[in-house]
Amino acid sequence: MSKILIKGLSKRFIKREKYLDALKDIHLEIKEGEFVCLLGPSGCGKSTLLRILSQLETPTSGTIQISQSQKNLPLQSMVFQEKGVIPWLTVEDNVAFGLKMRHEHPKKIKTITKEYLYKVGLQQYKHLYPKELSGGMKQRVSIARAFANNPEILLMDEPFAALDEQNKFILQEELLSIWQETKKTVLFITHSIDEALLLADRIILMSSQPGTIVKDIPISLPRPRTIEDVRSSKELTQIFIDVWDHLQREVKENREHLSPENA
Ligand SMILES: Nc1ncnc2c1ncn2[C@@H]1O[C@H](COP(=O)(O)OP(=O)(O)OP(=O)(O)O)[C@@H](O)[C@H]1O
Repeated sequence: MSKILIKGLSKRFIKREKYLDALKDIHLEIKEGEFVCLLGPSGCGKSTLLRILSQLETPTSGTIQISQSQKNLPLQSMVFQEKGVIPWLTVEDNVAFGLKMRHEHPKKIKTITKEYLYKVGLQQYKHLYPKELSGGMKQRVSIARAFANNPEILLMDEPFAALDEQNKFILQEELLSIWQETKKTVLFITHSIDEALLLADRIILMSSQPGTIVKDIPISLPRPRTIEDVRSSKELTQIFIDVWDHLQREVKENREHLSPENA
């Protein structure tokens, strides 16, 4: 069953009195419970696509459909690279935020908040404020809040990009473990091929501007996966090389296109 259905989606911005085609004719179907990573060169429209799905932006043409399983659930929750936590709320109140906004019963809010604080290992820090937390802890709060909100789909825009390698691995594993328990549909933007290989059921590879989908790559490595599994798989090594080649080519072509002779 398709959870997200995108048909013929294009987005045109007007930038300094010129048209900028950010996305062109995107067709994408994502099934219930799938973990899909969007990978593409900088500026290819990945964030724009997520912003359209989260209704922060409207498409110029085409349609999107997110199938609603329960009437009272939010359609989506977003997790950003940074600034995803509310600075004047404690860790606990940040996690509970979406549930409170929906006026859920206080007992239910308490139970769910406790459950997700536990899942991300922040129970003993629940009374702290974001300024007292490390970058990794802040991202844990964002992830806990997004899942606690129980949205139909989760949209993640490079949530681990600002973290050091070690923290990144730990959070990737935590995210996978929560996702495997909840089986939420996730659309996740990353610049890291390794991250996409570790997390995704499918990698959607995009071209440079205007962003189009050039490849839909299934990742069949069994779960649970570790970064060691990713590194030692011949099949994934080949996918890594193919994706890397594509990204290098796109960046090079884009640079030539933007060179002074072509300006
Ligand atoms: N509100 C806007 N007005 C005008 N142009 C915009 C707007 N939002 C995005 N753009 C342009 O659309 C293009 C796609 O931007 P977007 O942020 O979606 O790319 P991206 O693939 O997420 O980039 P990155 O990987 O660098 O984060 C860029 O050229 C950007 O400058």
